[in-house]
Amino acid sequence: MAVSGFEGFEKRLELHFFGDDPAFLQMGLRKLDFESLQQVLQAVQCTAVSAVGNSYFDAYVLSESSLFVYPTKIIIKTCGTTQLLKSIRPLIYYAHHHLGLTLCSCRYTRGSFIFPKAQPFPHTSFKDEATYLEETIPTNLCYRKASIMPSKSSSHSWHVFIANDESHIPYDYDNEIYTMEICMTELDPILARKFFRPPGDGKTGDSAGKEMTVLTGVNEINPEALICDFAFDPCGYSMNGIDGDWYSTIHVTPEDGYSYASFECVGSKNTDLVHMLRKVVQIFRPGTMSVSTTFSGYSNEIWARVASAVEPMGWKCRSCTMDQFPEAGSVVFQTFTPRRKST
Ligand SMILES: C[S@+](CC[C@H](N)C(=O)[O-])C[C@H]1O[C@@H](n2cnc3c(N)ncnc32)[C@H](O)[C@@H]1O
Repeated sequence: MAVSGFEGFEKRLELHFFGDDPAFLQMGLRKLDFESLQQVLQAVQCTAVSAVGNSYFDAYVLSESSLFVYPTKIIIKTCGTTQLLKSIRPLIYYAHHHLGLTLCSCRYTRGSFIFPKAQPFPHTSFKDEATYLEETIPTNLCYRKASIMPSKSSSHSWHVFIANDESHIPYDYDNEIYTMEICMTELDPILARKFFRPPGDGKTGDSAGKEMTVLTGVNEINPEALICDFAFDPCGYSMNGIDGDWYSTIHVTPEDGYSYASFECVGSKNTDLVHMLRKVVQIFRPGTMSVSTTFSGYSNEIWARVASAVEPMGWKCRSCTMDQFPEAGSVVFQTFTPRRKST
């Protein structure tokens, strides 16, 4: 393990807003001007490098991960030493003063940092993060819970903070929509090499990214998705896939010693979870993988679907934890390693 390197594990923030003016709600947060978004990203300490949109939402690749802007929902995911939680105050301010929108839900999640001592405040510990969140979000978000979901390995746990108001449940109970966040470490070194650029390739980040998407098979995960991709120099890769109102996103830190990749998507009971999970596992062949699923309702069937997708490929589920959050549904946290590897 390197003494210090790039922190691949992302912090993820999802904020939901509501408003009364239907004219504003149609485009909602998508009407925020780019200058305001840049101010938010400046507070976090990252920049936008690429963007794509459709009639449902806008997706940005950031220097450190991704940003998705829907009319009443914003998702920011950032890695490295970014200060993600510092985006909350400016976002609440711009949404309220420019668009008349009010925050009604906040969800913050992350894995366990590889280099926790390199993180700046408020990411210095989960206790600091939870305190910062408690002090930053408005009081109408009265249902609050912070939880650290453990695994068998002390180096992998899932940190969750969810807060909601009383009257705007942000999840679609009828359609059983879930968000799946997969974190992979110890990538197969041969596969990780594909996320390095040849020195002096003379390509732009966009064109090198396009090539990586095809070369690695990322484009086969969801062939329907419109992909916005970017290859960093000398290495590293990010992509956002957009398919109707659903996104998927991949970020890769391929450096030996602290290699990391993440895959995140939204799905429903009709999603081909088996194809998707198997493809992801084939592209990275990680030494350890965690799968965190957030869903409405309290059915715990999703963990069984995840396990049955990857177990036939030689993976063993080493731990499975479930937690429930008031007015917000449940989170399942599973960890897997190849069957041949002991914990
Ligand atoms: C931004 S990407 C993907 C981020 C993603 N969250 C992850 O860690 O997997 C990170 C990778 O790009 C590399 N990289 C190269 N130039 C970079 C830059 N200007 N900003 C951020 N990462 C850069 C890092 O060394 C790392 O391998």
